Amino acid sequence: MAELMTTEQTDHDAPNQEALLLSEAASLLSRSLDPDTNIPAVLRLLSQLVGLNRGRVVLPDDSDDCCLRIRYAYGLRPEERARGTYRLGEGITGRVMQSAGPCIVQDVDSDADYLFRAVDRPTLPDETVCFIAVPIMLDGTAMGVLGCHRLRNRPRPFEADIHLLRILAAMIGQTLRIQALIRQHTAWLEDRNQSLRSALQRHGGQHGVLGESPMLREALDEAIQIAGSDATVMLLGESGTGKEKFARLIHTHSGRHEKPFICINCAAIPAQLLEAELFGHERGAFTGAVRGRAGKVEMAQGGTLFLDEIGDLGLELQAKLLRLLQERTVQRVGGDRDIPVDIRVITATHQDLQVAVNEGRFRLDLFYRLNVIPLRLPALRERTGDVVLLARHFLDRFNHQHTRNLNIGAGVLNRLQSYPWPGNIRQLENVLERAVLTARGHAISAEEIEHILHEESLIAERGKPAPPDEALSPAPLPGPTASAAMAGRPYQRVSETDVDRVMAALRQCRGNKTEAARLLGMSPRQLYYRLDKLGLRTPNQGNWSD
Ligand SMILES: Nc1ncnc2c1ncn2[C@@H]1O[C@H](COP(=O)(O)OP(=O)(O)OP(=O)(O)O)[C@@H](O)[C@H]1O
Repeated sequence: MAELMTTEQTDHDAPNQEALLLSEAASLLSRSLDPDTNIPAVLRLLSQLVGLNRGRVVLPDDSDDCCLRIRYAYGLRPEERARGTYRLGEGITGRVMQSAGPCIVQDVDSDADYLFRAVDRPTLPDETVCFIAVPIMLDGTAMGVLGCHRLRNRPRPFEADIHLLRILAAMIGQTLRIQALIRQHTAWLEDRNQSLRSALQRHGGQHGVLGESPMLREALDEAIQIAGSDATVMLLGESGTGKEKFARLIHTHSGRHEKPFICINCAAIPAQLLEAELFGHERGAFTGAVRGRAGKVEMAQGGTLFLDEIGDLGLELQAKLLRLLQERTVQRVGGDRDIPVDIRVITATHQDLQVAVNEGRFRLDLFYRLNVIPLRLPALRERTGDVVLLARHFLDRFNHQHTRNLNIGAGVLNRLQSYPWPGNIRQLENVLERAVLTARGHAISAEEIEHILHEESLIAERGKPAPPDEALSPAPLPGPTASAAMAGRPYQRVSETDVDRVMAALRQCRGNKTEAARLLGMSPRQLYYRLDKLGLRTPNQGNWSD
């Protein structure tokens, strides 16, 4: 900072000092937004550069607008600051605040309105002392007062002081305004944070499982209750009802929560690869096995193994899984070592495994072992009220993710509630994401939702098997019918030789993986997994739309 002039110096270069004061004050106020630091620093400059001493900024009390208090000061002792309180209209400060006009007291000793409230007379110099006060204006009204003392015998005209103080008051006013806006906004954010946090807690969001419907709450309570035991759980429910989410919830509420949660989708991996994926392999077990590798079972050591779509596990692997559950050991493919494992198993299926058992596709002994605690998750259409809650949640998420700020237009929530949601929460999630990405106005309109839902039903239609008289037309891709999906059997296993079909589906859906997955009778997660396993998801294909 430039060299400071003391009050003893002559005032012949006063304009320079004023210019210096204003530029230093502007730089101080723009450097920091903290008024506790920068306003006293400006008041210090005021004293040191132009001899306007004991500057103070007086503002209304936080709890009482009619009571003014010295909030920032320079050259006042703490007890003097504490004494500086004024009612509106009281003394010079109170009058300036009330009238919103400046005031000059030529001699504090002879003006009856000057109260000596903050500073006692003996503290001031023996010479004639003046007091000058200007309002701090905001939007045409006084929001505070800037006041200071000066010696009357200084050669500077009072108008020059008033002019200078008015400029500084405006600058201080802006700082206080910004500070108030920040405080207001921070309080608003804290408030919103708090209400979101408690809404999340109310809606079970602390587990990431949203929903208030009685059926969901029941399933949630049951899941938390059984989480503590080590019992094997079988999650039953249509695709997209949140089975994996529940499996994670059970894991995080169990004593194993600090250990791994390993998830494998038995339908997404070709049978030939699944064994090694699950149980690992030894070096040289098959072509390409250049080194030994632990399978998912070993990776879950100490934690939880989640076997999704367990109904799609072939009979051979069922036998191996049964052995794992009975003996708590695993043998890698191509090995003969028994590796002890300590895992909890959770399975999930959308199939009726009883039927699979009756048809000889699933071992009864394994079924009993896995079905120790069955937990059924409700379909979205059974969860009254949850569609709205989830739709708002997904809207928030995708607005944030895609940097948009869309609302929900009239009629949209009603339409979403009346839709049957064969693909459950995952489908609702996809529909909301598409709506956020494609909406043209400030709100997602009912027409836009209708259009997306119409496309959804076309996808289900396209997936229907061709009727006999269309046998010669191009074969449709395997996939769910709307009613089949509704009945909870939307996915089919895809064999290793289906690379062409996967590619054809992706082409047909113009790279939209969500649509392609549905066409193929899989969940998007299964398709991703499968593309990875088949080496079809390369980085330059990563921009296929979802
Ligand atoms: N209660 C919920 N609250 C919020 N999001 C949820 C809830 N349940 C599921 N989801 C979301 O829905 C999608 C599908 O959930 P999840 O994968 O757990 O279902 P799933 O039943 O395992 O499906 P699939 O049978 O196809 O494997 C996920 O994106 C998940 O985050």
